[in-house]
Amino acid sequence: MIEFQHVHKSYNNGFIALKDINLKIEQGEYVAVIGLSGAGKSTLIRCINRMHDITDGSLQVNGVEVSTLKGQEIRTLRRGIGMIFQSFNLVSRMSALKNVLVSFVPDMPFWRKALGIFTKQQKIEALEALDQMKILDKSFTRVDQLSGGQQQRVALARTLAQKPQIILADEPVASLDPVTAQQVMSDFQRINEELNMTIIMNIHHVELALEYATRVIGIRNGEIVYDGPASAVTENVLNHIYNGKLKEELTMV
Ligand SMILES: Nc1ncnc2c1ncn2[C@@H]1O[C@H](COP(=O)(O)OP(=O)(O)OP(=O)(O)O)[C@@H](O)[C@H]1O
Repeated sequence: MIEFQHVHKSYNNGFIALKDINLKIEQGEYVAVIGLSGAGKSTLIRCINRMHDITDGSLQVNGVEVSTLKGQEIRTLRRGIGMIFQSFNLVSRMSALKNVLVSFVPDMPFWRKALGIFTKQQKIEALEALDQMKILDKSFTRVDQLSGGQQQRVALARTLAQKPQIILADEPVASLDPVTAQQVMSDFQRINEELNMTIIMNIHHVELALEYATRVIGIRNGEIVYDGPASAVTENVLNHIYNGKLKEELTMV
């Protein structure tokens, strides 16, 4: 479970990005975080894996207080939390398989790291992750020769190979065409349902958020202004979250 209690976050320049955030997210939820650009969505999800530090309050992941972790403890936290980005963050000149194998590097002894030697078991697990993402046939293709949707699947396979309990996704479909975006959203849904992985996703495409996520968190000016089932989100709720500017927001995506 992820639990925020009275979490505040100010940046070094004094800007207050999160104000009194209180949240409980159970294992296996599929949560979409929506709101205007600059509302605080990225800040919220990046506090969970300590990419950002909170300024006040308590943030726990499976009972562990995240804000007080140090060094190796932060790396251990991050092993259990996969992160997916809009830009895929793959090594473009390497094959899909090698990109997935990269997820094992942090746990390898120095000499294996230095020589780039992966064990048979690691190779099997990497291929299984590619198979799970239905992209096994592209294992030996360089990722810069894959489509955006295929690259995002490789990124998801790399995250799955890490066997996390939680996946944070920061605008994972923002650079994809509408059809591919639907496919990637349903990939997340499959992972969520089949593996009971918690998915927390920032997303500008409101229709996709409502179609695929089960829970929606609406943020406005650093505050949670809606938290409930996707099925209960009405036009009034959206107007409240987007401060009446939903149409402007939609023309930007
Ligand atoms: N390093 C930083 N220093 C100061 N202010 C920051 C920093 N990073 C973000 N902010 C500010 O904090 C606010 C929230 O930013 P955040 O990136 O969380 O918003 P967002 O809702 O994810 O926006 P977008 O949808 O455009 O990605 C914004 O006003 C932003 O300008």
